[in-house]
Amino acid sequence: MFIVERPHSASKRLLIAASGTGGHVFPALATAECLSDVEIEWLGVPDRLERQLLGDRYPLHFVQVEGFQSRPGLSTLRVLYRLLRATLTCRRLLQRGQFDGVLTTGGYIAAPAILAARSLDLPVILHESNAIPGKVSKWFARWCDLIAVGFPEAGRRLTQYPTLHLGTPVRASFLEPPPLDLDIPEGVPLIVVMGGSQGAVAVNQRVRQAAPAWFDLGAWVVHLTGENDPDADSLQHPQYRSMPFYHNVAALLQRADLAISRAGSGSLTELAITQTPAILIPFPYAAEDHQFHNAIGFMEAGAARLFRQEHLSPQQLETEVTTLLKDSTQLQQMTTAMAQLAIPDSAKRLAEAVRQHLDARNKS
Ligand SMILES: CC(=O)N[C@H]1[C@@H](OP(=O)(O)OP(=O)(O)OC[C@H]2O[C@@H](n3ccc(=O)[nH]c3=O)[C@H](O)[C@@H]2O)O[C@H](CO)[C@@H](O)[C@@H]1O
Repeated sequence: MFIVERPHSASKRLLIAASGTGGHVFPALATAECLSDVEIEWLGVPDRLERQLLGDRYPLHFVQVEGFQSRPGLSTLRVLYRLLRATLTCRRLLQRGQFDGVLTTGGYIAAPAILAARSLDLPVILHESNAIPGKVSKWFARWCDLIAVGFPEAGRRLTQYPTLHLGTPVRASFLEPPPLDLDIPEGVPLIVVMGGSQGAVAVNQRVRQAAPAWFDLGAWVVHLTGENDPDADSLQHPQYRSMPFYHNVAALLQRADLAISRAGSGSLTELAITQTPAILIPFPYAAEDHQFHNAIGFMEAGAARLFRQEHLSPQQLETEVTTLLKDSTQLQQMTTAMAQLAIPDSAKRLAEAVRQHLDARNKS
């Protein structure tokens, strides 16, 4: 077998397995940004978001994996077969590339990466960003050297494993946001609508119905609609900007007075870092209702209002936002509460933990 020749003093090599959504890829990317002394390559799944989000920053390898359906059947056999094949591919990749360890942010891609690394006795660090750990995290945690958790609740659900509450890494731009390249006048109240990395059609519909009342109060709305909303262009107003995806969310949230958002772990973490009060509408079909559980801590801290999508009419959303826009004391209290939930150096801390495990391997 061909193996990369490597001088003894060369830098460490890390394989990052992170795929599928912004919520999985961005924290890994943020951690990678803090590991400039480590050679990084990426493991993903064909046709998922990582191709677009990574650009050509890291060599990207692919394996075919998919999730288990809740009912066992023929598809379970196919999933197991693909998992086995992906594990073997990943094992070969780790061996040929002489990697020193693996970092994964969970999801389907984590399974072959963890199994392959374990079979070669390489250290594996898993980052679990949700309050309720995903299936793969729960099943494969036993083979990880460290499980870094974004929310303390996840740590309480994985007590039998070595967990560390480090928060969820955010991209460096969130710590020093670049200027906002959108024509929003200074001083006007700004509402940002964000449905996770893929948008949220049900939230979009409610927002479009409710927004005219907010415009009447002088507010502007920036609406990140996602790619899948057929009516994304149906609302036109001088105080309204909509786009499927925006790369400078850091500057946008920094400028926003209020966000209306799903409750993915990435968005919540960024709302805390940018101290943006929020109305949270968790994705109702998230596995084990994890978005609702992610959001509970934010509601209890007084940083956000939390609504079940099925109980939130456009009229109610309109009233909630209008009331908040008129109550600057309340918004200020929510801003302060958001700030207290932030862990701004999470990426650095996770990078340091990764580095320690890579170093420990070479010493042992
Ligand atoms: C629908 C679903 O199951 N989503 C899950 C998915 O995250 P999903 O990607 O849906 O949502 P997250 O809130 O975790 O992350 C969204 C990320 O996309 C970025 N963004 C969004 C819109 C945009 O225009 N530009 C942009 O950069 C946000 O800044 C954020 O960094 O994985 C997360 C981590 O396991 C989970 O918590 C979410 O529940």
